[in-house]
Amino acid sequence: MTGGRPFRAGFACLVGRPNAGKSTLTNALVGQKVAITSDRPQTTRHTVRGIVHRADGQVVLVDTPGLHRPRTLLGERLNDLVRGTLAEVDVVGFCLPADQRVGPGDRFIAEQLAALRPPEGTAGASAGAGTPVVAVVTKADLVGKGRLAEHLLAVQELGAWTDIVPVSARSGYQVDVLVDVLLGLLPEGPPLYPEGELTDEPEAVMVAELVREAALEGVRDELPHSLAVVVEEIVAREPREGQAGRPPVGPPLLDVRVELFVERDSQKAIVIGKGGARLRDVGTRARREIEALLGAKVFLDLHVRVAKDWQRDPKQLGRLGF
Ligand SMILES: Nc1nc2c(ncn2[C@@H]2O[C@H](COP(=O)(O)OP(=O)(O)OP(=O)(O)O)[C@@H](O)[C@H]2O)c(=O)[nH]1
Repeated sequence: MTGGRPFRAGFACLVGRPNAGKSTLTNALVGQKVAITSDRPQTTRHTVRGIVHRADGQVVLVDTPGLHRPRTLLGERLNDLVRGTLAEVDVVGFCLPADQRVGPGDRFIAEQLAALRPPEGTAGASAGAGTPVVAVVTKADLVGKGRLAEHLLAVQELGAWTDIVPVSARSGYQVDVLVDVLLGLLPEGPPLYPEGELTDEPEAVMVAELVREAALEGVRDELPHSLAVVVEEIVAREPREGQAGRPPVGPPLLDVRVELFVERDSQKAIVIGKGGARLRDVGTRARREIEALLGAKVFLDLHVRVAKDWQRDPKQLGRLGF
């Protein structure tokens, strides 16, 4: 109990169409880079959890890939993943960017979310059962007050939300308010994770996301969804011997071996670049981020392979971790 308020803890999930600002908001809520942001849709392939620790509660955030209409097998799997996640969480935050009008993509998600509620007139419905959904109007910093008010009205008409909260992950506007609202909808109970833990995502997945982000930089139009990244291994190198029997010197060094899978030879050429220049560049940028993440010096070994039509092949999807 803090100030008479019971401690609350539970799972929250942010959904929204691609580019709605879910990953950026997750980072703002958690206060550290855990999910990967990009200017392009559908970069969040994995469910990444961030944990918000507060004196009066704990929100375990599950950041899902954008809900979208299935087009390829990969799309279907993502949607299954999303629906499975939604059914398991205590509260859903539905992100709708303020700088874009409510569109068909938002309506599609609103329908999916409505399906989480028990049908009208049933005992469950009257008892308020079902997963509460908070409409989160993201990127509020990008629009003026008038436009924001208009957008809030449009969002209100879109569905039966437990609450509507405008936020800006960029400026920090109302991020705390959103935490308050989410916390209020969680069950009373002890913390689910020890304090200080920000994410339980295996390091390898985060490393893969960093490499994927670096590899897509500047070539997203050519390789939108045709790039999968697998971390083959992360191993510590033997520390260098200290001189004359003194303890080993220098920071720890990790060998990180990563495979990038594309679908066609032409895409492989794009990733590698002329004389391997682009891949070296990708490696340098990714390595810096990985070193920051793992707190160690990293030797990053990148390999590019062609796995034909991996998006449509269940066996390949399994191998690539989907
Ligand atoms: N100005 C502004 N830009 C934002 C804000 N939040 C996110 N963005 C930008 O919007 C773009 C998309 O943000 P993401 O967080 O990657 O969106 P997402 O919903 O996770 O996207 P997917 O991974 O495709 O599902 C990025 O370029 C962000 O920098 C915000 O509060 N203000």
